[in-house]
Amino acid sequence: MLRLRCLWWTSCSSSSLHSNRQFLNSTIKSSSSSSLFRSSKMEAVSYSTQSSSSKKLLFRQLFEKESSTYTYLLADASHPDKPALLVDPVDKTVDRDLSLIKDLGLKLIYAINTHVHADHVTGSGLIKTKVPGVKSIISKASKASADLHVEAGDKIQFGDFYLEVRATPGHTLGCVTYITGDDADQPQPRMAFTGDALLIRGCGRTDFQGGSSEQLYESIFTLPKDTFIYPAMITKGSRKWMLKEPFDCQVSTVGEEMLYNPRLTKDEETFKSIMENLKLSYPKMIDVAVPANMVCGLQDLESKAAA
Ligand SMILES: N[C@@H](CCC(=O)N[C@@H](CSS)C(=O)NCC(=O)O)C(=O)O
Repeated sequence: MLRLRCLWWTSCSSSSLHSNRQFLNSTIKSSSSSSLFRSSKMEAVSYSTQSSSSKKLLFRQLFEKESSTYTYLLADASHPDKPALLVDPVDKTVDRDLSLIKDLGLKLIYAINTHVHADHVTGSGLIKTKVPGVKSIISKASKASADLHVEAGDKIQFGDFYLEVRATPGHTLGCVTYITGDDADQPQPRMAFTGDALLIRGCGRTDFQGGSSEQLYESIFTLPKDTFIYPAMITKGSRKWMLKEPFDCQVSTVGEEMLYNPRLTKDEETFKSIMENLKLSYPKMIDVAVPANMVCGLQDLESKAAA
């Protein structure tokens, strides 16, 4: 079951979702059948899509200040079980995330990681101790342990929606991007959870954990252009137009990044040279985070759960 190319939690229905949303330069325009709302209390920005057939994707962008990490909550809110997943949860904000999930009446089924993060500890281990039955997910290529390992082409089903796995290595070994499905009954435009591979006006560094500038450049350019990107972290490049962090929804498209990202508008050789000369400091948490994330946050859990 675990090695199925499609991870089925619940059966699919043939109902279709027709989003009436219009997307222009990463702006979400509300229409009568969709809504955009913000909750500063939860440090989240959210929207949902709803069609005449009442299929509804629930979405939240949640922020963790210390590591500047974004966690994403997705759920099939129109499914009777309201199955939900978290992409890149952080250990420090697990209680907030679970409280939101409880308030919304969702059933968390997956805690998904885009890669072995170096700047924070994943929340997937802690979530597993608090919500029995939740499965942690990471790529097989990351060589980290988890309940489920995914590879390019795999599909992660939650209700009538799914995420497709794309290999986007280069920031670290085994980085993947999770993209919503491209079938007619899936949200349009597609949404990509890029981890640290493709950031808004930036990209992940490539100087440790099996990083490769060449691989990163090539893998980013495989992503479909009209897809929204939701990165795992905020960068200097995208901070500059936030009104008041962290409450502005941070989103771009692959195509917009091809046009305006100061690293990706360059040819591959120039890109490699930029990446070699970033002169970034060693991440403060790396010596704690990487070993913990190699076991998907399943270290030291008794003390954390009791805290
Ligand atoms: N200050 C942070 C580390 C910042 C950093 O290096 N971020 C990484 C992703 S987490 S390893 C990165 O790829 N940055 C890209 C960039 O261009 O900044 C800390 O000490 O935690």
